[in-house]
Amino acid sequence: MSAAIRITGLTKTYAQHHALDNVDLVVDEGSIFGFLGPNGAGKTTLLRVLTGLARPTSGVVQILGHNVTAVDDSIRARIGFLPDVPGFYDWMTAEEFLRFVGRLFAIDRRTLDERVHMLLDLAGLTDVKTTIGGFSRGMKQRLGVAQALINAPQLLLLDEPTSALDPMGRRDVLDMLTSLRGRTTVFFSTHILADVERVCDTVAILDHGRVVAQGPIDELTSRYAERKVILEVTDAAGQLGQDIAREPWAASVAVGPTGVIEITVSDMDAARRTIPVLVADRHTGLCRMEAGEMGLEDVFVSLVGGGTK
Ligand SMILES: Nc1ncnc2c1ncn2[C@@H]1O[C@H](COP(=O)(O)OP(=O)(O)OP(=O)(O)O)[C@@H](O)[C@H]1O
Repeated sequence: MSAAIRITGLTKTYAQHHALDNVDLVVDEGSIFGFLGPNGAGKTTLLRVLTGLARPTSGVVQILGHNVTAVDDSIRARIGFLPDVPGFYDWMTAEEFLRFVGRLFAIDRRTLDERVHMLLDLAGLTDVKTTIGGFSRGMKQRLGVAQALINAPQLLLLDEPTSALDPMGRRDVLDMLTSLRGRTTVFFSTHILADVERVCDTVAILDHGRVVAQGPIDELTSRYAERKVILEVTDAAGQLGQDIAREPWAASVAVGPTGVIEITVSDMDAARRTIPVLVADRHTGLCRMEAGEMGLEDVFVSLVGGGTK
């Protein structure tokens, strides 16, 4: 399978600060790829580099087989982009706006008629005749995705397309992205884990400008399966949970109502050696200590932290 995006050793530095630090990334053609990271991880910076709005400090970035620093209009015409805060002309209708964007791409009249019709349908805006100024956030975001598709791009880049939306709005935008599977490569940044789990086949996790993990979601969850411990004790689960949370290898600790403790760990070896000692120090009985099943959230928390301690 060929790569729609291939990034090797990408670093982007602002003053002394590495917004991106030696990033390697491969996005296969036809995939829906989620680029996941907490605030400030470098997601927008990467999308700015991919779209040519920022230049790499060092490294090689290829889009559709071409180096981004040498991308010309013929390559740009094969890429669609939705920025984190898209701009619209509030006095236009959705149809007028799509026609306006289409004319910027010099799309011929007949093709444009067909595309506008199809994209209004995809965005659920066919029967909406009001101007964009009166649109809800969700409607605007669906229109934003539609405008990014007006040139029938091979590669669609989106910066946090769902972050400002309510659950219904998120679902509608994610459904739009899902409908592109296999036809268009979709690469989007987000900090919402559930969105990635719902639509993506592949994910990269970014933290402080570095890619800390990437791969198919099921591969990641099994690769990091050794990162979760389920612990059951006879009593004092709350205090034991607090003791464990103070350990440097404990990424997150959750004590359930039945006293079962779920721990996401960054170092399983250290956890295995220390947990029995902490249990003994509390003079409590150990009923169960076993590896737990990992979801994407557990992988994310064990790699990035996440403030859940
Ligand atoms: N133009 C700039 N000048 C200086 N520093 C910048 C600039 N753009 C980004 N940064 C810094 O680079 C880091 C990464 O920022 P970026 O906006 O790419 O993160 P992000 O993952 O998109 O975050 P968020 O989810 O909050 O949008 C941050 O520490 C940010 O302050």
